[in-house]
Amino acid sequence: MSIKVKNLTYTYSKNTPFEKIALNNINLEIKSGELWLFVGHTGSGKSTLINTFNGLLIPQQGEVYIDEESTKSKEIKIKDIRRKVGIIFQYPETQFFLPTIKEEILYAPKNFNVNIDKKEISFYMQLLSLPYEYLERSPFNLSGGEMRKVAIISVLSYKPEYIIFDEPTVGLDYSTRESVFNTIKQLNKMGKTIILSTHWISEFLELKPNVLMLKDSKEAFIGSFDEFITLDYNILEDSGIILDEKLDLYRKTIIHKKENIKNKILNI
Ligand SMILES: Nc1ncnc2c1ncn2[C@@H]1O[C@H](COP(=O)(O)OP(=O)(O)OP(=O)(O)O)[C@@H](O)[C@H]1O
Repeated sequence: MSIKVKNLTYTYSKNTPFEKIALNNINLEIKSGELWLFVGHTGSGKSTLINTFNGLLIPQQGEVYIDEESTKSKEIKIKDIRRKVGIIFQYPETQFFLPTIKEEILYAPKNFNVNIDKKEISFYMQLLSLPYEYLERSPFNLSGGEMRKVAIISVLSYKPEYIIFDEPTVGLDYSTRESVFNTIKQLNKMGKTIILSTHWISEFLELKPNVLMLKDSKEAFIGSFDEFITLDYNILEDSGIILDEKLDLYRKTIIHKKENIKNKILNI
């Protein structure tokens, strides 16, 4: 089970004066159970790539395979891809349209024919620290952070195999951000495949995620977290990540360890 990207190129407004290559020959494989961080400056192509994973965008060149089936295949139903690949878009709360939180949460499972029981809803609400009593409330009368949490639950509720978070913490305060990141970590520990586009990567170093860095629509780096974090400072700056104290200390420790090993080898 995997998402495979082969020689993917995506161009907006192709053959018009506004033509823009947003992805240029991307290759990638995301295996079941993995955690991936997508980093890169604004406009580098992260959202475009994410939107090809559930058939929202179909590549003009190259392929995206979801569990070995190309999103271009005539046999594949877009609804089946959407069921498998759940995306939490930026500002997902703008898509609310039902009168109660309960109805918002149950809408997608009904649409995709997925069963969800009270216990599971309660589990997700607890995970995101939302009181169960909120279910009967209107989603429009919540704080911005609470709305974001409801929007996240309304994707988790249909149990997609792959869960993609496209900058899920934009505009949130520190404590809501922590709550969202803890939920993401918990879901990955439970075996869920997670792809997360974010600038806040220090939160995830314990989980040893994989990192894809995009720059000017191209892959600038693909590899392990430790390889990524030991790249030169100017490359890290180019990736748009927030290099906080914790992350910088971790970086220095890894570099120090690598140098020690090199010295030991030289002394043999
Ligand atoms: N609908 C569109 N039509 C034309 N160009 C677009 C469209 N959407 C995105 N682009 C352009 O494609 C490039 C990649 O955009 P994309 O949104 O994928 O980047 P991003 O890395 O996700 O940025 P951000 O972090 O700001 O969301 C940018 O130059 C952007 O202006």
